[in-house]
Amino acid sequence: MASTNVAAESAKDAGSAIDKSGFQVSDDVAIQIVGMNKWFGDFHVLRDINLTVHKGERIVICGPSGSGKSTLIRCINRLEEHQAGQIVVDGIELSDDLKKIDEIRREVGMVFQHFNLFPHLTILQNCTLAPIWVRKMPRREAEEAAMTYLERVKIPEQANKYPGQLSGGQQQRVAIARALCMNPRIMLFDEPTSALDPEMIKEVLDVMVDLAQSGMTMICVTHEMGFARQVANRVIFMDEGQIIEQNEPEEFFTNPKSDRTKLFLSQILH
Ligand SMILES: Nc1ncnc2c1ncn2[C@@H]1O[C@H](COP(=O)(O)OP(=O)(O)OP(=O)(O)O)[C@@H](O)[C@H]1O
Repeated sequence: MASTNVAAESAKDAGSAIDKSGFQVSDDVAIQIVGMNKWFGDFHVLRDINLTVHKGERIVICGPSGSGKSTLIRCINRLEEHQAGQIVVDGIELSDDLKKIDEIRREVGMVFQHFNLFPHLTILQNCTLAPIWVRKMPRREAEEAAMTYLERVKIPEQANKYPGQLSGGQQQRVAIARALCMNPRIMLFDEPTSALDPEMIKEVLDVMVDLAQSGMTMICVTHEMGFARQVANRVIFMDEGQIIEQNEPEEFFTNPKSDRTKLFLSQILH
């Protein structure tokens, strides 16, 4: 990985912290990405990504299919590896260091399009698995915490059922509760509603709105532009592996600057 210290050179914030790598980030920054590039073989999937996410920000990423949205957020918790530039999450620079990757995964919760629940475990067991085995939390404590989060996503009565007995919307709410059980500082959502029947989308979005209102730092890849208008403080448009445009929602939707953004919005907004 390239080790140019662009951010350290450019960081001007008083009160900023320098992590072990010498990468300098302000205390109120949750994620800092500087000059990040990624390739799949010869395919240059992410091109010179620069992005600063402040604590408590709620960011929606949109863009055409294949533009690199999922790959970008998967790089943030190291499900994908970047090859150039720097990513700092909660003061930890992502590198090949497995200990750091573990740390990041504890700080960053992720919710996927296809729930990814373990079918042979109950809902409660799905929620307590990582807290018990990764966080080494006592079982009783993990179960109490899990029940609190299942209540928060309005599904405590399903705790002893198996995923296959739940609707898609219910399973996705469990997936959100499961991620929250690790007490993450940042939540990533990768098209959490796109595999759901229309009548189930709202119940999942309601949970995400509630989470946003609680002050959680969130990055959501979604085509739910109503959600973006309601809770995002910034909307990012990506195309062909680049961040083309970003702005606060009102300005983004009413006054897009780039022709590519205009075309995309004209296709998805009726
Ligand atoms: N593991 C992989 N190996 C090779 N190419 C990949 C891999 N994962 C993704 N890609 C390619 O990288 C590009 C970006 O994919 P990505 O899933 O990040 O896009 P996206 O914007 O999230 O798309 P969608 O909205 O359809 O989910 C696509 O062309 C995809 O085919």
